[in-house]
Amino acid sequence: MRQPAELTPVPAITATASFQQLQAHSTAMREAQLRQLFAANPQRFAQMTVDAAGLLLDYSKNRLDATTMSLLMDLARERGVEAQREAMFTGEKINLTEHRAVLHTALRAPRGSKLVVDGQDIDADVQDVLQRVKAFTDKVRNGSWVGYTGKPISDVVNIGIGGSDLGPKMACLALRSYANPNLEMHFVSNVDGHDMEATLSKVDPETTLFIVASKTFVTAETMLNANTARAWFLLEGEEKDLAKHFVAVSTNAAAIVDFGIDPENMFPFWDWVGGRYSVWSSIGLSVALAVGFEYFSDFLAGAHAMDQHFRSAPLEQNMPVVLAMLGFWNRQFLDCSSVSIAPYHQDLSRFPAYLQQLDMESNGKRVTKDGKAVDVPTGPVIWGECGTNAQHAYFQLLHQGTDVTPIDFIAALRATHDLPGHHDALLANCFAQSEAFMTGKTGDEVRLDLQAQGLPSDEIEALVPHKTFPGNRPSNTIVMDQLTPATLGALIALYEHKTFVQGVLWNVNSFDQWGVELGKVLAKKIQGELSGQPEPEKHDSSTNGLIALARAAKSAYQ
Ligand SMILES: O=P(O)(O)OC[C@H]1O[C@](O)(CO)[C@@H](O)[C@@H]1O
Repeated sequence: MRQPAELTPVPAITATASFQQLQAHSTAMREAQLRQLFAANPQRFAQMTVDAAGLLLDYSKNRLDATTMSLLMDLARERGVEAQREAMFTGEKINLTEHRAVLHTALRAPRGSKLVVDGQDIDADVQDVLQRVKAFTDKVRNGSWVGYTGKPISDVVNIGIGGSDLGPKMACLALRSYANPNLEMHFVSNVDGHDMEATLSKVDPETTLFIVASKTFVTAETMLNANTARAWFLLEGEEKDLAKHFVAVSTNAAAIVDFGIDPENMFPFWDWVGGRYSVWSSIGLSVALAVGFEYFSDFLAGAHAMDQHFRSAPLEQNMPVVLAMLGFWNRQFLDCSSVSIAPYHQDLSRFPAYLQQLDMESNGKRVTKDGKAVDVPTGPVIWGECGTNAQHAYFQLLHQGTDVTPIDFIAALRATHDLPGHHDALLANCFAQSEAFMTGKTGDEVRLDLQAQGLPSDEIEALVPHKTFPGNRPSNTIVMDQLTPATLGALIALYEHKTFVQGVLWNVNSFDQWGVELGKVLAKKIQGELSGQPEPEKHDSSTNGLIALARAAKSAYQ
């Protein structure tokens, strides 16, 4: 196989001097108790917080000390984080298996940023598409873009999946306080017809705009959903009316025309934008429609502020680098195989799902860029749910289960609603949880509580093990003043760059996703077998059995 020309050998991470020093240091730190670390150093909060782009990261409740941080920064330097970061920002083709540059940062750079890649004036192209997005969103929002019967648009349905759904859907929900209440946003992603059916039952073809969002414009789910929406529309409207109701966002202009969408209604982007990094491109059209172009620009500006910080701040004060190195420490040396995301903000309820794709599709890899097995564990499982709901669901396991799961708490200091009492209650819970995970509750403390309640000593001793909390469980807290378009942009960019830095440490390609391909190929084959023709091929006995069940169910009701 042809090796990409850009590939320079990178030593295994375990062979680096700073990794070995960290390993030695970790033996002592495994025994460290957060309670004692806080007691020994009253400056811990002041020393272990970083600020950037309207966000503050408090990482003091992690099982580490100043030496750990200094060794982690040595490792970041030894792995070439600074050089790789520059390679990304300047458009080098760091996505080696697809021979592509990785330039989502250029999508949020201000007008006039000079960057030419392969003869393409990136800034000119980005600004040109942004102007088209602005013109279109202005028309839809001010009612001058009308449907085929002359009525303004009341509903927008984004049809896309993965990066063409998760980012826009998460951002529309996160920014709902900034949105136009007369324009309802819907998202259909699943090939499961229940998803499309539920949405179509709520909208009217006369006033609905469909955005077919797909980088490749060949994704099976999106194409089936788009065709279904088109057929549904044509039950009322005519072919000539499609142009008023269907627009497309893609890098594949030819496929859009084949689908029958007017090229005038096409919003392009480029192969150097990865799907899971695409909310900043015209894939964010639904976000711009929901909140308007000015707020969309603020969203881009917030991300750009984080980009500038990431590109220029010394590693020790660099928020994405710090977050990445903490994650690496927990994964590598404290054996944490998952990270839980706990936004204490209901409007960020889709943020954990968004991060799942960003992080796990990027760093869920087991070979290095040069195809060798990685010699350490890579990307952890990312999961989570909003607080305080999560507290009443799975926090039990996080407090007292046998695995240690680091948590990222995310909170806004001020709400965007004015209901009395709620926000203090929310923040109190957020801060209380991180305190509880850190301090835990010792057997002696439990005993004292129970004695104060007057329980007999045999009952106390029976209860102590159940009511003891081990504590010493690491967490980060990320706070912002308010959830705004700008702080949301910064928050997403923070996690994008964190993911990038970890990919550099592990020397994996964070920008391809070959692991999703096998299932797609097999599904295509089985889909043919389910519909009756041809006869099922020989699979394993489980798959054969399941196919036979589905075929039998289908023929029983035909
Ligand atoms: O935007 P597209 O090309 O339809 O792809 C959707 C998603 O599918 C994936 O390729 C995975 O199958 C993601 O990386 C991507 O975000």
